[in-house]
Amino acid sequence: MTSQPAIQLTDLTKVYLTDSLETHALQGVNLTIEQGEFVSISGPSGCGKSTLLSILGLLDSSSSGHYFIEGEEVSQLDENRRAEFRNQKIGFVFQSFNLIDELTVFENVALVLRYRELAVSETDIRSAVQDALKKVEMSHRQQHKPNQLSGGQQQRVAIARALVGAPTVLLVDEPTGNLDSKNGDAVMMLLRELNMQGTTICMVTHDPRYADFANKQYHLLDGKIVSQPTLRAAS
Ligand SMILES: Nc1ncnc2c1ncn2[C@@H]1O[C@H](COP(=O)(O)OP(=O)(O)OP(=O)(O)O)[C@@H](O)[C@H]1O
Repeated sequence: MTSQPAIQLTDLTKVYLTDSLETHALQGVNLTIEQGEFVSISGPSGCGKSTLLSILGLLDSSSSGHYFIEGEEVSQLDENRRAEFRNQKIGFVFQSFNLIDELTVFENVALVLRYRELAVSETDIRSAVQDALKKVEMSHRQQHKPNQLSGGQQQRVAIARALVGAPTVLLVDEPTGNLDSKNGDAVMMLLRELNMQGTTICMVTHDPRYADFANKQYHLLDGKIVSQPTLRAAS
């Protein structure tokens, strides 16, 4: 870990061009996420949340501005370096879990490490996967397939997969969208617990109730972060 912010965006813009139409999805976003923070970004449909998350996750590039991960500029990386950074620095948690049905829980979580540029030994993979599954209390389901688990359990495995590579930041996209409120709350409590253990989290949600779990809440409107973040009172 370095003393640099986990993530820093300066004057970031994204313009989509379709036929003759320009959509200014992000219009000069400035955002700093310090190591160890739990940040939420919320806003109405179409305000640019998914666009921002795709750029933060190095799945898409910005039109202008700068993006730094731990002080290193990543806006201009070529596709290979970008994939490498994505694998090492970013953990994704999606609304739809995105687990691979044919693989066991263990293999779903291990996959991130198997894709590492520098090979990770089988012993290290086993130990990292077991640690990650322990953190989300899913050690007892290692040999199950995703379709043998409840939605809440699948999301916990997805969180283990996001954690296993010790990323700089977890990017979390509407993590409770496919869960009932009981399982949704449990997933949010787990994220808060992981944050208290040191994991940096950036979560995008349209649900103000869940945004409240974050320590710092940003609001996005028409592609801009509006006003100062709301801080959660200590609980
Ligand atoms: N691939 C694309 N091509 C053209 N315009 C796009 C594209 N993706 C998004 N947009 C436009 O950019 C703007 C921001 O979209 P984005 O999906 O980031 O919003 P959002 O806040 O995630 O919305 P929602 O909550 O409904 O998912 C919208 O006006 C959208 O129509």
